[in-house]
Amino acid sequence: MTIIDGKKISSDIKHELKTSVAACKQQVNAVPGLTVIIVGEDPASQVYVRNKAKSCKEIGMNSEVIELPKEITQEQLLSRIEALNIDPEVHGILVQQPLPPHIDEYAVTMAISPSKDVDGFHPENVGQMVLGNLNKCFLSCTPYGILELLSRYNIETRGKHCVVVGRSNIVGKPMANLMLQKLEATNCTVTICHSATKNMSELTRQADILIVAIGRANFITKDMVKPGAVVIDVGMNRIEDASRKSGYRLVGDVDYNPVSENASAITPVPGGVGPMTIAMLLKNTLQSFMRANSIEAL
Ligand SMILES: Nc1nc(=O)c2c([nH]1)NC[C@@H]1CN(c3ccc(C(=O)N[C@@H](CCC(=O)O)C(=O)O)cc3)C=[N+]21
Ligand SMILES: [Mg+2]
Repeated sequence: MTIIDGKKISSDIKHELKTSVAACKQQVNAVPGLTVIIVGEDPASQVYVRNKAKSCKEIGMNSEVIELPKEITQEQLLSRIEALNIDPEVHGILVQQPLPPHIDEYAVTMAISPSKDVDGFHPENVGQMVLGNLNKCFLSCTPYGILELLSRYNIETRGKHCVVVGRSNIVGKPMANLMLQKLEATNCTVTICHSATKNMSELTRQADILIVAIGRANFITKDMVKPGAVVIDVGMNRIEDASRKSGYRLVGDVDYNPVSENASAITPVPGGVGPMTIAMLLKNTLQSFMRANSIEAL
């Protein structure tokens, strides 16, 4: 049984990116810049945002975090985004979700220039991805990170049955679409399960590759997993744990210990998919910079 080490792979990717950023600097005397906007004071969001900024620094990219009060109007937020859209030093814009209820997340996504949408949430990027024009879009960071894990662990995907559990716009839908593209790390037969799916375990038990992003702690139990399956756990659920200093611990959507007895490979939580999301965000930001500066290769 292989534990898929997302922390290690993300660190490898960050080292590769650091070299690329230095090469960019050599070529055009500038480095990529990522701006993250956070609205309000959700503590979990602040941790992610700080991790993103720290990772940028590590690889020599510029990063800016804009913290806005939760009372900000949608109009004010959109005008901040418009300023970033035309700022030549900004190559990636990420507005941390969730946003307060009075702000329409769709309107925010639409306001970000597709060429700086390093989350890959804008319909132009989603559409190009679905069409298979992967060199013309930004891939959503979590699905992209999962492709990297599959590829760097040499997991065979061609013709395999991939079952995706979850249909969010951020993970499930793009993930399922990517897994059926004609790529080295994809080319699967794909099934999508969600909250209205009947007899879900009958379907998950057919998965050679099971990707779970449903947001419910320990949802996938051992009886739902075929022996030998590859299990990718996107879940990140905080559950109370009095024995921890923080008062909580992080668990995935997969009941890890029992399921790992069936799996041939599995991602842990934490240390699996999460760190890959950040690595791919940085990779997208570099990609944006290269397009903006007409750099073909490094
Ligand atoms: N516009 C937008 N884009 C996002 O990509 C986005 C977002 N909004 N809102 C919130 C979610 C969540 N997210 C995470 C990324 C990395 C970890 C991560 O690095 N997790 C580590 C450690 C986490 C911990 O210890 O708390 C791990 O799984 O090992 C977690 C969560 C990005 N998100
Ligand atoms: Mg993302």
